[in-house]
Amino acid sequence: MTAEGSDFVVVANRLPVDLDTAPDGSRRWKRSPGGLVTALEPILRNNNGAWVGWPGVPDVEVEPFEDDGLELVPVPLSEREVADYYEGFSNATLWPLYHDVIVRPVYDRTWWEAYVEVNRRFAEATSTAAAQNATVWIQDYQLQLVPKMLRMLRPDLTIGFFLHIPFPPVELFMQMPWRTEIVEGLLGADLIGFHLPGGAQNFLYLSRRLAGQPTSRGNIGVRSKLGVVQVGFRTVRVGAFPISIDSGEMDEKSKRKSIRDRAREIRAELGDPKVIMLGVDRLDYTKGIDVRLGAFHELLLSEKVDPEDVVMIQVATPSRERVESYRHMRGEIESKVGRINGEFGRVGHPVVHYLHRPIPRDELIAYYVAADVMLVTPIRDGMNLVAKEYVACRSDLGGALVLSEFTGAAAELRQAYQCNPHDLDNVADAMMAAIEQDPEDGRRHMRAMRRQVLAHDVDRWARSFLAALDRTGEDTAPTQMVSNREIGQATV
Ligand SMILES: Nc1ncnc2c1ncn2[C@@H]1O[C@H](COP(=O)(O)OP(=O)(O)O)[C@@H](O)[C@H]1O
Ligand SMILES: O=P(O)(O)OC[C@H]1O[C@H](O[C@H]2O[C@H](CO)[C@@H](O)[C@H](O)[C@H]2O)[C@H](O)[C@@H](O)[C@@H]1O
Repeated sequence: MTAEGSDFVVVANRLPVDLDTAPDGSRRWKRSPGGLVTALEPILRNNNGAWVGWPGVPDVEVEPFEDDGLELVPVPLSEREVADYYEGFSNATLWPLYHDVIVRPVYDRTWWEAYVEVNRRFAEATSTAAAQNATVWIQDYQLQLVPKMLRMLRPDLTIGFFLHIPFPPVELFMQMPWRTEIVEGLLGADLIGFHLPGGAQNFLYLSRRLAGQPTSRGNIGVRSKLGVVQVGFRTVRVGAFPISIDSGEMDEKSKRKSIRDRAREIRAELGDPKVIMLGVDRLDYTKGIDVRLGAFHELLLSEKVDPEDVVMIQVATPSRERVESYRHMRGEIESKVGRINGEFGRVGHPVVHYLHRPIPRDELIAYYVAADVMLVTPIRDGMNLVAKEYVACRSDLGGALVLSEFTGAAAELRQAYQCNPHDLDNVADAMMAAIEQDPEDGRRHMRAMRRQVLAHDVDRWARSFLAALDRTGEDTAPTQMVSNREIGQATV
């Protein structure tokens, strides 16, 4: 960043580095390179870029610094703010509300006040970091008020916003006591991106209904046909940009001899079963880990699968562990694993292998290569990158993907064994179909899914969003607009 500021600024709840405390108490920055960093790093470097975010631990005041050519701007959060803004409003209010109210959202005024305060701090830090006429890209549900706050501070900026989780339908969103503030907060952006056209369409409707702004008619496309909200003289664009992974890199790594050898070793360690089923998730109630365990249990009870032939591995990263609903769910899942192993395991031969920790990237790729059936069964998920990672790792065209219809990925991976996670029989049937798939059919399905994932990688996602953002200044709103008055005041 120069003294005049950066020309391209990414704003996200977390920095791409976490402040890690070693056993001796010393602290160092640890890189957590997710897909987003990988995709944006070249753009950040080429554009004198900066990344604004929280360092991942409370009560840390650090000046902006450079890390491996990236300008990092830490936003401090106190212990109280982590509890109220991050664990509270972000993850016990917005997260369940936006994921179909799987657990009941908590609406707490103190949490909302912390959310407003922290969003203001992010807006101020971004305003300081951005050069005149810079482009700013704000990420996700933790920061929905930043677009409006930032526009008030810096009307010269071009502002994009991307929501990584689903945007709910009106019937659910109307629960939110601060619903108008959130819609108006987002409308501070020039372009608002969602994974799917459905989320974008929900947002258009709510902009009309809650902010009283006229919007375009007609359907929104994928990476095409943007919707429009007219906010006074400003035109806000709304679009669908499904995120992806660095598929080329995963494909390349999965072909390495060391990974292939490790995959064989994993199978041998499991006692050379006929079928390995795999689940890889953050330990989150949206992911439907209980659903796949329940379906597997039924298949074992009905003797459709033999515990001598089929094993399941569930790798679950600890997540948001201080939030009550997460604690509760962990207990339920672990007791279900214990029950299945108690009923069907033998000494030295459990049927479900459960790891409650993150695993290194190369090891994860070896698991994908080893797995005959990948289980992705969320009740609701914005995208689900795990499904795409599995497909990217199967250059051998082996394996089968069981995929919930309620993930964003289901819209692109049509050849998966899709299932309804609310219907246990349907999930069990999809698992059986995957276990028993004809190898030639399997190869055909995998080839088609790989074509999709390799052609649409995270770089294409970032470029398509930023190209659309770049064009926002060019044209005016279409004439075919619809206002709240025309649709009447619908009830929830
Ligand atoms: N136990 C684990 N060990 C290592 N990486 C994991 C683990 N669980 C999930 N991941 C990684 O985290 C990411 C999860 O992304 P996604 O499926 O979109 O869900 P979410 O972002 O909601 O957690 C993937 O890149 C996946 O490889
Ligand atoms: O930061 P955490 O609270 O530890 O949570 C991790 C991230 O989880 C969410 O991921 C979502 O984004 C993925 C990529 O777009 C998408 O595939 C997935 O369906 C979503 O659940 C969250 O949105 C991120 O902000 C969190 O950092």
